[in-house]
Amino acid sequence: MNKLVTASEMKHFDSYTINTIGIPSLVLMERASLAVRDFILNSNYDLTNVVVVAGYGNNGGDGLCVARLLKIAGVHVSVVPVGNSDHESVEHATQSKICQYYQIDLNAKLAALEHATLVVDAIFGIGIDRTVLGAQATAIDKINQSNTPVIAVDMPSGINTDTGELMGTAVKATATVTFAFNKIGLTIVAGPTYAGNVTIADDMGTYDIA
Ligand SMILES: NC(=O)C1=CN([C@@H]2O[C@H](COP(=O)(O)OP(=O)(O)OC[C@H]3O[C@@H](n4cnc5c(N)ncnc54)[C@H](O)[C@@H]3O)[C@@H](O)[C@H]2O)[C@@H](O)CC1
Ligand SMILES: [K+]
Repeated sequence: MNKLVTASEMKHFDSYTINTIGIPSLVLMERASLAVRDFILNSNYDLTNVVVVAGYGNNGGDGLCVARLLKIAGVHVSVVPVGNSDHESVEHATQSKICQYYQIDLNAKLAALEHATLVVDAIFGIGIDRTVLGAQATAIDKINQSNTPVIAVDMPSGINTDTGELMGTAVKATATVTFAFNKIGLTIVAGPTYAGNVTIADDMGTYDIA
């Protein structure tokens, strides 16, 4: 059976890949995002109006990268930013700059969800470590009320990567594209219901983690 990992095991694996093997972080992000793009393009979703809801960490960086890849593929896409930009990751800042070149709207409002035909959830991935409150909780609730298919990037935002429990509230996804290894939290407690169909991109599940 393929290995299931915790958040800390996944972080260790990412850091080993980046710092010891030498694959740059942005290359991992591009590969992850290409997998999400391919999943979206190869499914039967209505792509008339895709709305990416993105945090300011690397899960949000994935979201911006997916937005750019979809725009290049001819899809109308906008990004609703959620959270505190003071906490922007380095990779997110890079993706943001690239998106500006492609004239992607990075400041859409939550109201954009009312007209979305597909939502990409990139608020939190494996970095979630506390109860979701405030703007992020509002965004998650609006996504769930939108009655629109939702693709979660890596984890449905709000699901604990290790326990599958809700961290207050969580995105109820139609499908989740997770990276390299399946996560324990996608397989137990609320995880399976909130993740929908899980795809493991760049599946490393039969390898031993160094
Ligand atoms: N180079 C890498 O490290 C890669 C990361 N990837 C993506 O990056 C994600 C992990 O990124 P991050 O570690 O930046 O974490 P996240 O983007 O999951 O979360 C961002 C930050 O939010 C904060 N936070 C946690 N819980 C919160 C809460 N309840 N309310 C408010 N803020 C909260 C934490 O400080 C956390 O670091 C993965 O799930 C994956 O999507 C992928 O792009 C593959 C490569
Ligand atoms: K997510």
